[in-house]
Amino acid sequence: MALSCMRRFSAGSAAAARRGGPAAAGWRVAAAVASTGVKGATDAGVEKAARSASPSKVENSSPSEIILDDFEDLSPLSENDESTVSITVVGASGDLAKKKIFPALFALYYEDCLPKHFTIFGYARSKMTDAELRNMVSKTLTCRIDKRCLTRLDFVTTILNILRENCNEKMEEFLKRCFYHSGQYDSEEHFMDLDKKLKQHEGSRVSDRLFYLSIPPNIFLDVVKCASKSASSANGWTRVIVEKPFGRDSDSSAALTRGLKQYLVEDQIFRIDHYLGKELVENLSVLRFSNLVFEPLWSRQYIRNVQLIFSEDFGTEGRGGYFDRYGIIRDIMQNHLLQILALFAMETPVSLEAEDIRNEKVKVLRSMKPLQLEDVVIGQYKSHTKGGTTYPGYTEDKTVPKDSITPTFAAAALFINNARWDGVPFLMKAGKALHTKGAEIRVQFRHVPGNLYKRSFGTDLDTATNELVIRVQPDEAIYLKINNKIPGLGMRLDRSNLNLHYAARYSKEIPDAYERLLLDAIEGERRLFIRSDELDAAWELFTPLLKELEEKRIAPELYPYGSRGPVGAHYLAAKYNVRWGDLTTEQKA
Ligand SMILES: NC(=O)C1=CN([C@@H]2O[C@H](COP(=O)(O)OP(=O)(O)OC[C@H]3O[C@@H](n4cnc5c(N)ncnc54)[C@H](OP(=O)(O)O)[C@@H]3O)[C@@H](O)[C@H]2O)C=CC1
Ligand SMILES: O=C1O[C@H](COP(=O)(O)O)[C@@H](O)[C@H](O)[C@H]1O
Repeated sequence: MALSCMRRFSAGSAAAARRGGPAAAGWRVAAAVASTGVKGATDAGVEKAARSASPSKVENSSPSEIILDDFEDLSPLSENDESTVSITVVGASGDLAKKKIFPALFALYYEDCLPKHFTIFGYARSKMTDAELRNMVSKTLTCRIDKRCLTRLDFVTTILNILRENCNEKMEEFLKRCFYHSGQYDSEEHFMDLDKKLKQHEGSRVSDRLFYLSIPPNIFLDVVKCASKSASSANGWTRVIVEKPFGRDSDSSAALTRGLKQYLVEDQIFRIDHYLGKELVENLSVLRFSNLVFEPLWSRQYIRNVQLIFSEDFGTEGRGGYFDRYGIIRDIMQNHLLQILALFAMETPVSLEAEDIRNEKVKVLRSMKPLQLEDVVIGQYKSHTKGGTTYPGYTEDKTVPKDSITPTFAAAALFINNARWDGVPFLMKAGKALHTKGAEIRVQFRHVPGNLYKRSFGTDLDTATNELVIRVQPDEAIYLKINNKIPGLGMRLDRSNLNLHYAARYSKEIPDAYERLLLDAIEGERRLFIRSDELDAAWELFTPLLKELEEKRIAPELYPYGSRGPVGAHYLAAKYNVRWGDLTTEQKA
C-alpha cells in the first residue's frame, strides 16, 4: 500500500491540467485531511480520505482547513499510460546526487508522486554497474514515517504501521527502476549510448526526459551540448535542471545563459535555487496574500526593517575548493537570500502562474539600489579552541590557499527604490562556522504612535515594537512578538509570542526542498525556478560590489569558529538604527 500523491495546489499544474499540458500527464492531484496532516483532523476524515484513491473533494475536512475550489477542476486526472519520464542524474557519483537527489526521488516515489512509468539513470565517469549504483543509492534512502502519529493508537497508527512495513518493499521497487551509465561529459557518443539505453526502457511510449546537472559548473555546457544533440527526447519534452553556481558575475552568467540557449530554449532550462523549494519560503506568499492582517502592513509605512539571516554552525569542511572561488556572497546572498527578498517584497502578482510571479520578482530585483561597499561587512572564520576541541580556521582547510581573503561571512544593507519600500533597510547576514544553524526572516515593525502604554516599556522603546519571525529552518515556525499584559492586578507588560510552531501544529513531515522542485520540473511548473532575467538582475546588483571587494583586496574581519560573527555586522545594523533580531534574547518559539 502506498500513499497516493497529495500534490499541493499549483497554479501552473492547474493551468496545464486544464490545457491538457504536461502537468496533466498522469498523476493525480488530491486534497485530503490525511495529506495535510493538520493535527486535530478527525479520524473519520482520515479514514475516508485514505479509502478514497483520488478524492476530488474532501468530505470530512477539519473546520480550519481551506479546500481551494480549483481542486474540483483538477481531479481526478486521467493516467496517461502512453508516456514515460526518464530522469538522468548527471554526476550521479557525487555528493549532491547521493545526499539530496536520489533520496528526493525515492521520497516522491514512496508518496506515489512519480508518474506510473519512469526510469532513473545515473550518469558519471566513474565505473559502476547498475547493482553498484543501487547499493550506493540504497544507503541514502529513508522512509518517511510520521513518528508523532505513531504514538496515537488509532486508525492513523494502523495506516502508518502498514506503510512502514511496506517501505522496504517500496525501496526495492524503486531501486529496480534505477540504472547506471558510465560516460564522459563531453562525448556525444557516450550520450548516444545512453540514449539507446533510455529507449530500451521507454519502449513505444512518448518519452519525456529530465536531465539533472549535478556536476561542477565548468562542464555544464559540455553536458548540455551532448545531451541535447544525442539524448534528447524525440517525441516528448526534454528539460534540464541546472544547479548553481550560475556563473561568478554578470559576464560569466550571461555567457552561461548564451551557451545553454545554443542548445535549449528558456522553457527547457530549470535553474534551481533550493531555498525556493523550502516550505516556509513557499508559504511567504500564502501568508501575505491570503491573510488580511499582513498585506496592509507590508510597506515602509509600518515596517521598519527586514532581516534575512542564514547561518551554519560548520565550516566549509570538504567543499573549500569550490567555496574559495565563490565566497559567501555568491554562495548564499546573491541567490538564496535575494530570492527570498524578492518574494517578500514583490507586489501582488496577477495570478499564481509562474510568469506572473517571476514578473513581479524581477521588478523588485531591478528596483534595488546599487549596493555600496560601505553597506557591506565581510568576515572569515579563524581557528578556535573550545572545551578542549580545536576547530580549524578557513585557511587551514587543505583545499584553500593560505592567503585566501574569501569571505565566509557577509552582512549587507540593501534598499529597494520603489514606492512601497523606499528607505526600508533590508539587512542580510550569511555566515559559515557560526554559533548556530538556521535561516530566518525577521520583520521589525515601527512603533505604535502615541502608545498609551509606553511608560510600561521603560526607556527602551525598541523592545516595544512588534516583530514577525518566519523561521525557515530548523524547527519551522512563524511567530509574532506582541506586547501583552502580564496577568495580575497590576499593569505590567511583557513581550510574548503568538506562535505557529509547525511541529506542534502539523503532524506531517515537511518534504525536502528537492522533492518539491523535482516534482515541479517533471510537471513543467516553473514558478520556483529562476528565469534568466531574474538571474541577470541578481548579478547586476552584486557584480560591482564583488569586483570592488576583489580589486581592492578588502581583508575580511576575522571571527572565531563558532562565534556570532564579526562585530562589524552590529555597526552596520546600528548605522540604520537596527538591532539584529537573532542576537537579542527572546522567548523561544
Ligand atoms: N553538494 C552540495 O551540497 C551542493 C552542490 N551544489 C551544486 O551541485 C553541483 C554538484 O555538486 P556536488 O555533487 O557537490 O559535486 P561533486 O564535486 O561531488 O561532483 C559531482 C560529480 O561530478 C564529477 N566531477 C567532479 N569534478 C569534476 C571535474 N573537475 N571534471 C569533471 N567531472 C567532475 C564527479 O563524477 P565522476 O568523476 O564520476 O564523473 C563527481 O562525482 C555543483 O554545481 C554544486 O555547485 C549546489 C548546492 C549544494
Ligand atoms: O546552496 C548552498 O546551500 C547550502 C545550505 O543549504 P541548506 O538547505 O542545508 O540550508 C550551503 O551549505 C552551501 O554552501 C550552499 O552552496
